[in-house]
Amino acid sequence: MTENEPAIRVRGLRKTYGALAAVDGIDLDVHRGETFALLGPNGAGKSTTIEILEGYRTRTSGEVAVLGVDPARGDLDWKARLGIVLQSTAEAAQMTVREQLAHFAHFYPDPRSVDEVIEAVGLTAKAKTRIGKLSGGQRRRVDVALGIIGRPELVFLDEPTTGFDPEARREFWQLIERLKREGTTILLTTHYLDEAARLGDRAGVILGGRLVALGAIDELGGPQARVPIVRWRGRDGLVREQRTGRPAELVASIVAETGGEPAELEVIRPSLEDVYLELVGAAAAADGEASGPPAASATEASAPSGATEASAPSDATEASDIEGVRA
Ligand SMILES: Nc1ncnc2c1ncn2[C@@H]1O[C@H](COP(=O)(O)OP(=O)(O)OP(=O)(O)O)[C@@H](O)[C@H]1O
Repeated sequence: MTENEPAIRVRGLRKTYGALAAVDGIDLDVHRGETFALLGPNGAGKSTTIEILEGYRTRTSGEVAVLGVDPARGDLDWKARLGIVLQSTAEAAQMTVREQLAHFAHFYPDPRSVDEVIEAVGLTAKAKTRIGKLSGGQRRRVDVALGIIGRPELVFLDEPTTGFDPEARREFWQLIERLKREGTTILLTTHYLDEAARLGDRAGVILGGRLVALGAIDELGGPQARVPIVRWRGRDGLVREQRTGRPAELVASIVAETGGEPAELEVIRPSLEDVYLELVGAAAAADGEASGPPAASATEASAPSGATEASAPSDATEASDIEGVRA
C-alpha cells in the first residue's frame, strides 16, 4: 500500500444473517495515523464490521482493504501488523500476566518490551499474578496489553474500557494517546461518548447496519447540533431555555431585562453525547414514521452511504430557533 492509501478502505460492505442485514452497505475510509470512533447502539453492527475488518468474519458482499490487504485473504505477516482487542477474550487463567505477554511477544517480529507494556496498562504490581486471579477490569487490561505487544500499525479496540474503574480509564486514555503520538492508526468502538470525544479524531455513527453520520468529532451532527443553549430562571420563577449562536448577546439582553444577575444561568455547549443521542433519537423517530432506511436525513452530516463529511460550522449557528419554558 502507498503512504496516501487509507489504513482501512471499505466500500459497499454488507453482512447478512438470514433475513437480517447486520451491516447494510457501509462506505468508510480510516486514514493512517488517525483514531476513528465507531459509535452506535447495541446491535447496530459495529462488532460485525470490526470483525470483518480483522478477518474474523466473512462478508456477504462489498470491498474491504485493511493495510492494503483483503482481510479474507490476510496471512500471518498481515496479522502481525494488527493489534486486536476483542469484546471478550479467553486468556490462559493459569499463566501469569508476564508469562502470557512474553508468550505472545514471541509471535511478532518486533514486539514491544513486555515490562513496558505491563507498566503502560498499569499492571506492574500484578505482573506475577495468575490471570485467573485478576479482577474483570484487570483482565481487560491484559487484553489491551496483548493487543499492543506486537507494536501494531493498526489497533482495533472493541469496547476496550468496559469494566474499568474511572482511574483505569484515564490511564488507558493516556496509553492510547501515546500510541497516537507514535503514529498508530486506531479503530475504536465504545459506548462511552466522553471516551470517543477525548480520543477520536473522527467518528461514525452506525444505526441498523448503516452509517448515518460521519465527521470530525467536534463537527458530527452538523453545525445546528452544536448551537449552545442558554438556560436561566426568569423573574416569574420559570426556567427558560434558548438555543443561540450568540450566547453572550442573549445573556446581555437577559441581564438588561431582569436588571441583575439571572438566577441559575447556564450556557451549555452540546457534548458529543448530546449530539449522538439527538442523532439516534431522530433516526428512531424517522424509522418509526417510514419503514425505509433509518434517518438518512438526521443531520447535515448524515451519510447513509458514501458518507459525506460534516461541514464546518457556518452562519447557521446563529439560529435561535428553540425556546422552551418550564417550571
Ligand atoms: N452470528 C450471528 N448470527 C446471527 N445474528 C448475528 C450474529 N452476530 C451478530 N448478529 C446480529 O447482527 C446485529 C449486529 O450485531 P453486532 O454485534 O455487530 O452489534 P454491535 O453494534 O457490535 O452491538 P453491541 O454494542 O451490543 O456490541 C445484531 O442484530 C445481532 O443480533
